[in-house]
Amino acid sequence: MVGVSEARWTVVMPVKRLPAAKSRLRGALPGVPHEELALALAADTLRAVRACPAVAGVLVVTDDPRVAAAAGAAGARVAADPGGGLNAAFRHGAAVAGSRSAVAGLTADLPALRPADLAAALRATQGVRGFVADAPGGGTVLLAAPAGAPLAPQFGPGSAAAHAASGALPLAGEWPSLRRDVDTPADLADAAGLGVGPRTAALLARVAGAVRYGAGMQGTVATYDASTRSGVLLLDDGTELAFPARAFDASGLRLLRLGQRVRIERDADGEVVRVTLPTMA
Ligand SMILES: Nc1nc2c(ncn2[C@@H]2O[C@H](COP(=O)(O)OP(=O)(O)OP(=O)(O)O)[C@@H](O)[C@H]2O)c(=O)[nH]1
Ligand SMILES: C=C(OP(=O)(O)O)C(=O)O
Repeated sequence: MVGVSEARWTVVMPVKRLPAAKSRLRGALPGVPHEELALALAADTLRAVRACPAVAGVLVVTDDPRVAAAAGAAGARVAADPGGGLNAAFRHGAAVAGSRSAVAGLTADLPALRPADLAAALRATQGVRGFVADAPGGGTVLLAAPAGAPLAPQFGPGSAAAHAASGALPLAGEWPSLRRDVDTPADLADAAGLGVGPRTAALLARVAGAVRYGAGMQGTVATYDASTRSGVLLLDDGTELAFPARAFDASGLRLLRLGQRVRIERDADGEVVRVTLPTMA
């Protein structure tokens, strides 16, 4: 049980402008706009931080209007990005938080983060400046400084070694959900295995749905009513699937014959949006 006195950390979370953010992830989720993915990663990170009992407040440092709106809606304060890169953003956030606050700088790409892992890592600082390396070990996901001590962030390539060299204590817990930052598609798959927050999960489900129900699916026409332009398809796995008039209208066909082989396009909700001949583009 965490006492009220433990809820004393201000978490500073910088988020890059979405069009430029998470560039190594561009195209990771086919059909999902990149900015949606970058926003979902930050929103799920923020959600877990807000749910952490050790956290008194969150300060998101960003120039992105969508991130700022989402952060405000989630109960975080927002500070404008001062420019000058990630460490400048962390320093600015720490300055806004003020020297009377214990400040934890956290990257915003931790969609699998569990509040308990963050709470345990913050507890492990034991009043000294400390950091948590990312899963590969070379980077940093969390840098925490007690009230009155400068955060002195040195994020960037090789930041774990830089933080250790600066005198910060390497915090040695497992905390897999905290260490799992998402920079690449492989990291995203790894995070999915740990279990991601709802925004990222929804995007993963959208892609899974598109793959499952994608343009490759075929079946035959079981019933077709020319007066309503709707009917039922028999899928190759034996299941039946109704299609509405608009799915037929989208095909450009004049009629369907019973037993005719068709290609089926469905949306992520499984709704048939288009029925075409297998030979049609
Ligand atoms: N406010 C702010 N946040 C930043 C800046 N640079 C990086 N960040 C954030 O810092 C965190 C860690 O940065 P990276 O993992 O390098 O993320 P990134 O720069 O968005 O991703 P890549 O383009 O793939 O390098 C992410 O949450 C970024 O949104 C910056 O200049 N300003
Ligand atoms: C900025 C950093 O993140 P990444 O290595 O994920 O880009 C860092 O680890 O210091």
